[in-house]
Amino acid sequence: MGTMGEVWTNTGSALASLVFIYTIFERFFPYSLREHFEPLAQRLVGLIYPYIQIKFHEYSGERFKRSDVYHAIQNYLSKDSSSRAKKLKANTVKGNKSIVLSMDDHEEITDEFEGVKVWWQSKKHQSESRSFSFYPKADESRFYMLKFHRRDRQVITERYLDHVMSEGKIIEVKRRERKLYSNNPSQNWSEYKQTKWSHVTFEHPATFDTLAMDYKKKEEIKNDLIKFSNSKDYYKKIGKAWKRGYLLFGPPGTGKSTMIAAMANFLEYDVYDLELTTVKDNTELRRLLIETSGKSIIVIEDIDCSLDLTGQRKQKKEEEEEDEDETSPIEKQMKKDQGENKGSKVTLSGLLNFIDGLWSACGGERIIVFTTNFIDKLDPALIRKGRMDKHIEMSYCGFEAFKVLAENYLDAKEEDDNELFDEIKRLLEVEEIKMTPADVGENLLRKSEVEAKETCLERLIEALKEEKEEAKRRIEEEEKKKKEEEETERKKREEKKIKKEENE
Ligand SMILES: Nc1ncnc2c1ncn2[C@@H]1O[C@H](COP(=O)(O)OP(=O)(O)OP(=O)(O)O)[C@@H](O)[C@H]1O
Ligand SMILES: [Mg+2]
Repeated sequence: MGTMGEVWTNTGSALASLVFIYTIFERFFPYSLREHFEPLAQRLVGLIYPYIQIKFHEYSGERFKRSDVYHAIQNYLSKDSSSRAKKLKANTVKGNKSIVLSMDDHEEITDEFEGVKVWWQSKKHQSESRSFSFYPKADESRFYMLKFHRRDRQVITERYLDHVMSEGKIIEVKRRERKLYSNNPSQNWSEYKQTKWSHVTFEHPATFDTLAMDYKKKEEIKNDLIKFSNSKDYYKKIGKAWKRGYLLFGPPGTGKSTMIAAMANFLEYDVYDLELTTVKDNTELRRLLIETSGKSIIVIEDIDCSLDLTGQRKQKKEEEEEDEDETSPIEKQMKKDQGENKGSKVTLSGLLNFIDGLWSACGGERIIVFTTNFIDKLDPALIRKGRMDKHIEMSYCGFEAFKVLAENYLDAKEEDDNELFDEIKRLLEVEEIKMTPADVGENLLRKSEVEAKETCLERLIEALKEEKEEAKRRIEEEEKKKKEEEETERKKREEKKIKKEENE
């Protein structure tokens, strides 16, 4: 005990002498000499204290903008600090779907990178100024302090900080609330605010697991998406803008829109639903594109109905066919839609420019998706490979797709309901009955909570059989109609011939 007491006494007197020397130094050393002495002193401290410190302030610059670097560090550290730091702080950051836990002021955690140990501290700096400020944060500024050994300087400055930034950004993207945007008509655009797109939170629950389609095809699309989202460097290397075009085509109710939602959920991208009919001209289209952010899917649904994109060529064709009767209700509807779109002057070349012009490269990775019910109606220039990189056909429900729906809707598996499944397989594969996944889903949906799954499956079998009868009837009717048309055509031709002969 005696020795301990001695140590304390010695330390105390050493400290007292240090303070005394410092006071003398302050008082009697001339200012000009002190200026020379201080760097020397710092170098001396550097010799004894081998650590380097870097500060990252929360607010930097003149405009009191929250620093992106600070934000990224906060996200990066929140991953570890929630499990290691003893005092935590809960923040709700705007646009985030969940609470972010970060370490509280004056907490310290350690991190390791390539075998190098670093210390992170969250600190608060209280300014002594008493002046009034509009910005409460100006007086109380927070910062992160990174401490590391000076022998690790190269690792930290060359690699670790980049690693923290990129990891932090990835965590932020994962945490953020995703959005579904739709474009506003241009008369509502304001010069000062960003009003070209309005948004709601994107909450579509569809995923690739719930999407009914061929397993192989599904995996292929998933792999394609993963490859795309990881290929930043590759796209840079080959000198292409980082974007990919998908064309989804197939009859209504086969899951085109559902597929887009599944893609967005899979990649955690935002969705921009572009309504072309409200876009006045090509310039507006470009301005809309510029305001989309990276990590997004830009969707143009029913591209064949949106605009008369085939332009001149189509008009000529129509003139040729002018005197032909248009009996198909779809064509009539399309004409009507196009008639309504006279106000929009977006042209095919404008849209092509939108997809792969110079502007399309700004702002990070993007996926462009077109959907259509009639692929033959689109201009080949619009859908050629390279522009629309991948064409995906969404077709009628096959047995594979049915199994996914049965499991999702009823928790029914092939092993449990062997006979019913066999019958459905026969109807879909042997009899080749065509039914959309939307209709299959509708039949499988439990009508009451207590309805047994067998009842639902039997209902589907009935519906499939009915569909078969219906299809047969449709074919017969079509044939009858065709014959009638041929007959009237023949009669017309004969009448013309007779008239001609009479005239002669
Ligand atoms: N392949 C599928 N997997 C799972 N559900 C599907 C599938 N296809 C359709 N559905 C269901 O049917 C409904 C309609 O599908 P969806 O809107 O995706 O069809 P669509 O192909 O976009 O049709 P449209 O051409 O009319 O826009 C959805 O609510 C979805 O639940
Ligand atoms: Mg759709």
